[in-house]
This record gives sequence, structure tokens and C-alpha cells, in this order.
Amino acid sequence: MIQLDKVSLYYRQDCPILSNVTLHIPQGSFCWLTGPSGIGKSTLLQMFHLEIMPNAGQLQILETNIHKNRRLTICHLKQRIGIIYQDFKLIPNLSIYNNIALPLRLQNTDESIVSRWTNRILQWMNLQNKAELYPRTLSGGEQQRVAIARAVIHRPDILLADEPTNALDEEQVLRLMDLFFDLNDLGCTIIIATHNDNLIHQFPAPRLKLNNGQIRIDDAFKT
Ligand SMILES: Nc1ncnc2c1ncn2[C@@H]1O[C@H](COP(=O)(O)OP(=O)(O)OP(=O)(O)O)[C@@H](O)[C@H]1O
Repeated sequence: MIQLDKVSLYYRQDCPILSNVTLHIPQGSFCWLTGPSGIGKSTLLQMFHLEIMPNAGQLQILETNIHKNRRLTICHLKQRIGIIYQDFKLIPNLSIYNNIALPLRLQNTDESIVSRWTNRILQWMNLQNKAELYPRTLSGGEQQRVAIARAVIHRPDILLADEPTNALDEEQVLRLMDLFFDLNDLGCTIIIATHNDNLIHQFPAPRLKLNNGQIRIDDAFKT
């Protein structure tokens, strides 16, 4: 779950991304995040991923008030959240295998499980032949699939995706949406920022519309 109470968020105070916003996203929700280019969707996802903190108000992620908790708790909390960045943010000096395995290793997962899960998702993403390569040698679509694999491998409780289908072909988009819905069925909260209206029409779900520092929900969450 994600709870905002009177949250304000800005880089420049005269140009707020959020202005005194109260919002509750129940655990297990699936929603789209939309809004004009440059309005702050990526920044909002980064706040949900606890990379940046609100300038005012209270933020709760997975029942944890992030203002009242120590650094270590925040680090543990972040491990329960997966994020797919718009520009992928793969680690250039790690192989594809090691990029994908990273979230499991940060959780001190046994190497036999790391190997089993990483190889399974490499196969699923059709990247098994790229495991030993480095990100710079992959196509945009391949890098995007690595970013997706890294975000979901540790079965996060929240998955944040910033334009996750941009570099994919139509068949890959459908497989990816299947993966997102499977995760959602397991209780994962999923928020996908997109400009792709076709995708939204194809997969109707509540939409968080970000504009002028406010978030409007255009359909109720299932509870
Ligand atoms: N680190 C930063 N420091 C200062 N300003 C920033 C920073 N990152 C983003 N911005 C500004 O904040 C605003 C929101 O950017 P953001 O990338 O969150 O928008 P967006 O809605 O995701 O855009 P798009 O749909 O084009 O990806 C933009 O005006 C951007 O220039």
C-alpha cells in the first residue's frame, strides 16, 4: 500500500509536482499513471521508491511511515519494491546475469536460488544467450527486458514501471502485461507510467492522472 497525507513534492517550490496531495493506493492495486510530458511521473515513481523524500506531508509505504524510521528500515523497505526506469539504469560494469541477480544478492539469497531464479527469468525473457554480455552491447529492447527482469526477480510487493513497453515489440508487450497481471494476482501493487493510450484501452484499470500538482483518480480501486 501507498499512503500520502498532505504531501508536497518539488524541485522548485514555484513549480510543484505534488501540492498538498492525500491519496491511498491499496495493496494489490493495479493502476496506470498518466499526465503530460514533464509533469513529474518519473519523479513521483522515484518518491514511491524512496529515492527522494516529500518536501512536506507524510508518506507511508507498505505500512511503514518513512519519516519515523531509521535508514536501515528504509533500505529493507526499498528491497521490497521493484522499479523499471525509463532509461533502464543497468549497471554498465556488471554482466546481464549479474545485473538481474543483484536484487536477490542484496537480500543475501542463497547462490543456488540466485542461479535457479536468474536462469529461469533469462529464459523467460529470451535472453539466455546474452547472460555473459554487458549492457552496452544489447539492443534497446533487450536492455528493457533486462531492466524488467531485474525489477521482478525478487517478487516485490510493489512494482513501479516507467514506460516499460517503449522498446518492446507487440508480442513482447502482451507477454509483459501477462507477467504484470500474474504478479498482481500474487498481491503485488503495480503502478505503470505511460503515454500509451492504446495500452490503457487494451488493459483498463484505474488511472492516476497527474497534473498541476494534483492526482485525480478516474476510476475507483478494487478493494
Ligand atoms: N533531478 C532533477 N532536478 C531538478 N529538476 C528535475 C530533476 N529531475 C526532473 N526534473 C524536472 O522535474 C519535472 C518533472 O520531470 P519528470 O521526469 O518527473 O516528468 P515526467 O512526467 O516523467 O516526464 P516524461 O513523461 O517526459 O517522462 C521536469 O520539469 C524535469 O525537468
